[in-house]
Amino acid sequence: MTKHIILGSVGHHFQTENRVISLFQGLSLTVSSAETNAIVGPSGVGKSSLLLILAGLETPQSGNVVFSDGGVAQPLLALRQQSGFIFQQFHLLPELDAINNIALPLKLKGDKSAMEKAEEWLCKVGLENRAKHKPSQLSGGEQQRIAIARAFVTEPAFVFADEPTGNLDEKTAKDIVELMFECSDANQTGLVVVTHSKALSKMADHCYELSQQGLLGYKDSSVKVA
Ligand SMILES: Nc1ncnc2c1ncn2[C@@H]1O[C@H](COP(=O)(O)OP(=O)(O)OP(=O)(O)O)[C@@H](O)[C@H]1O
Repeated sequence: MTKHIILGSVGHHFQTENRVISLFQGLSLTVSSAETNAIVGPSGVGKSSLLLILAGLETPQSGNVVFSDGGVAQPLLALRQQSGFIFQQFHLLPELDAINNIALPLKLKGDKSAMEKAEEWLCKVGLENRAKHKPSQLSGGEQQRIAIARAFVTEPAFVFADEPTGNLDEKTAKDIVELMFECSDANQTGLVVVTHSKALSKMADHCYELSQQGLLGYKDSSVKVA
């Protein structure tokens, strides 16, 4: 069943000691677990904050966030339990080897087949011979492959990626992007990627540009400009 995250007229700002940082107002957006989405825009405009709001990890100051499963609203906790994450800095646990980094989210859910599933994913990302290697023994691209496997191993409804190629050279970045989109397609997982990469944004079903004027969807018309 297709799942949706629906942002309705969302506004967000940060209050620091001496100033208010306004990010967006009246932003509406729907993303589907059957599609891939890219969010682009200048540095500091609020893309990562928007990603956290979409993932139900940050509460906006105004508007509403709904997670819908087949048209029925679910608690945001359910969204968090069905989400995977990929970060620019990989964020693997340094003391765990590759296979245990992948298995971790399954073990935390009490999955008895965690190691078998992790092994399958290690193969899917092409690192079957690196199971016992710790992150420090892997290149940036290899670490990101492990992070992709860790994000998808739980078969989540959505994977959220924040600048997943920001720390990689051009060739490695291209391979990582292709792998991420292949995994999303093969597992029917919705993908939401924040990126500065034009090549990556072109691969997504929908691309949204966040600016101080609001959010502009430029591959479809489902987005309202704030
Ligand atoms: N917890 C916070 N407290 C105060 N200000 C914050 C907080 N998180 C983010 N900001 C500020 O909000 C603004 C938007 O940050 P955000 O990381 O969402 O932007 P971004 O578009 O993802 O930027 P970049 O492309 O550089 O990663 C920035 O000015 C940032 O300093």
